[in-house]
Amino acid sequence: MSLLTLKDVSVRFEPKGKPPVTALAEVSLTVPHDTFSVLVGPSGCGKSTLLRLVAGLEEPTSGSITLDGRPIEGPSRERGMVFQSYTLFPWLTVRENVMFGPKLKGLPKSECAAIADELIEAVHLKDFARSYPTELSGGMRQRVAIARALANDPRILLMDEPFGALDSQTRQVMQELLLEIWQSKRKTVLFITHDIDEAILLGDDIHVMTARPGRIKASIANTIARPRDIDTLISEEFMGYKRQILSLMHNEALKAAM
Ligand SMILES: Nc1ncnc2c1ncn2[C@@H]1O[C@H](COP(=O)(O)OP(=O)(O)OP(=O)(O)O)[C@@H](O)[C@H]1O
Repeated sequence: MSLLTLKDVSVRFEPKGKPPVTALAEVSLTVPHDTFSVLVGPSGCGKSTLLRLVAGLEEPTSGSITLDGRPIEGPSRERGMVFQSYTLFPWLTVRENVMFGPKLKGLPKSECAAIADELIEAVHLKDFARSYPTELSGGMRQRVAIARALANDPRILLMDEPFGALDSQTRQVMQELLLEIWQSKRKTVLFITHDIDEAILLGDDIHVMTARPGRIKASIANTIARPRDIDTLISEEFMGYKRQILSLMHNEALKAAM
C-alpha cells in the first residue's frame, strides 16, 4: 500500500483584483512506503504548490490527499520539509538546530543530544556542531536542514529544490550525500526539482509534470541499480532515461516560457 496518495487534486488561486490561476489540474499520484519519488517539471507548473499541499500549508480546491489513508489536515511533524532557501534558526548552533524538534516533542535531553549527534555525523558536520548557521557555507546549511528534518523522524521527507541555490559542484556532493543517507535510513521521500539529471540520479519513481496547469504527464519507474553515485550519470541506462524525460519535457518547457 502507498504511504501518500493524491487523487484528482486541483488548485485554483483567486488573488484579489488579479486573474485566477489554475496551478494544478486533477493530479493523481502515489508514493509507496520507503521509496524516493521525484516530481520534475518546468518552472511555474505547480511543483511547490503540490508539495505545500502535502505539507498541509495549502488546501486543494478539489480532490483528496491522504497519508496512510488519513486525510492531511494542516502541518505536522510527521511530514518533514526541506526548502531551497535556508530556514535554520540563526541564533542556535548546528547541534541546537538539530535538537530543536526532538526537544519540542518533549524527549529527554540525553535522547535529543544522541539523535542530533548521530545525524550531524551522518551529514558529515561533526566538526561544526557548535557553529552558528552564518558561519557555514550554503551546502553545509542544507546538510543541517536535512539533519534537522530527519531528527523529527518524519513519515515522509518533503524536499523542495533543496539544492537549487547551490553551485553545481556542491550540488553533486549534496546529491551523493543524500543518496548515502537515504540508503541507510530508507525514508519515504518526495523531492521536487527541474533538473533532469538530479531526478534520475535520485528517484525510484519520476513523475513528469506538464506546464501550468500542472498535470502528471508521465510516471517513470527508474530501475537503475542502487547504490548510485556520480558514475551513474554517465551510464548508458542513465542516458536512456534522460532522452525519454528530455523529450517529454521539451514541449512543456516551451509552453512554460511563452
Ligand atoms: N498563493 C498564490 N497565489 C496566487 N498564485 C499562486 C500562489 N502560489 C502559487 N501561485 C501560482 O501558481 C503557479 C504554480 O506555482 P508554483 O510555485 O507551485 O510552481 P513551481 O513549479 O514550483 O515553479 P518554480 O519551479 O519556478 O519554483 C504559478 O503560476 C504561481 O504564480
